[in-house]
Amino acid sequence: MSSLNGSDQGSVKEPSWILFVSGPTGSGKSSVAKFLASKLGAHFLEGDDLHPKANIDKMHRGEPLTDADRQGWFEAIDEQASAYNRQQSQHHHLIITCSALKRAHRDILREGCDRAWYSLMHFFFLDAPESLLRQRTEARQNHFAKSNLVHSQFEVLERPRIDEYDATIISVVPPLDEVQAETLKVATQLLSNERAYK
Ligand SMILES: Nc1ncnc2c1ncn2[C@@H]1O[C@H](COP(=O)(O)OP(=O)(O)O)[C@@H](O)[C@H]1O
Ligand SMILES: O=C(O)[C@H](O)[C@@H](O)[C@H](O)[C@H](O)COP(=O)(O)O
Repeated sequence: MSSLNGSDQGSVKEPSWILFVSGPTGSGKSSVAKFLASKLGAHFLEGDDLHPKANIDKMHRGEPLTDADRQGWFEAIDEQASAYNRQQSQHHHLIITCSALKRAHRDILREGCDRAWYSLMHFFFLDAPESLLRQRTEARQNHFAKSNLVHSQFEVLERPRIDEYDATIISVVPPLDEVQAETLKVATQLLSNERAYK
């Protein structure tokens, strides 16, 4: 991604970055992303809030989404991310939750962030065995996504591979506070490296 960053009018803006917290349902995306946003002074966007109602209804029934279902969701995320970087707000760093289960999903998000001129984008992919996420989603209260979605998500899951330089896999087997601390450590390192190149 380019290190240049400009508004539509061509004026120079401070570099802005975007972090995606990704992974299957129940992997801890919301818990980790909110923590990162509070520690890093970034804006938090809950990707689940951008689903069309039909998707929410479908997941509530325990039916997996297809890529066609996800298309409108990715477009809404892309639109929000682009709009956010056009704003001249003081804090224009963004942290978004989005499952981004497949390489093709991450590529769609990458293209959007490139077009929006984010100076840095990164994926944190939260990973754990299917059985553990099944337990955690069974224990979770008041969430539209039911635990029977976990298996279907693991069936299509494509973990980031070695050539996806902008992705870090984080094991979420340890307790939440350890996962949050580990993710913050990696994010802080990443952002300080970026500043060093400016
Ligand atoms: N590392 C962890 N250890 C134990 N429980 C966790 C951990 N991460 C998340 N949880 C719990 O698992 C459930 C799912 O977390 P959540 O953040 O809602 O996941 P997601 O946003 O990926 O669906 C919540 O009840 C949360 O408190
Ligand atoms: O098929 C998908 O890409 C996922 O189902 C994705 O839509 C997300 O996982 C849901 O929004 C469930 O919400 P949580 O991941 O927050 O449980």
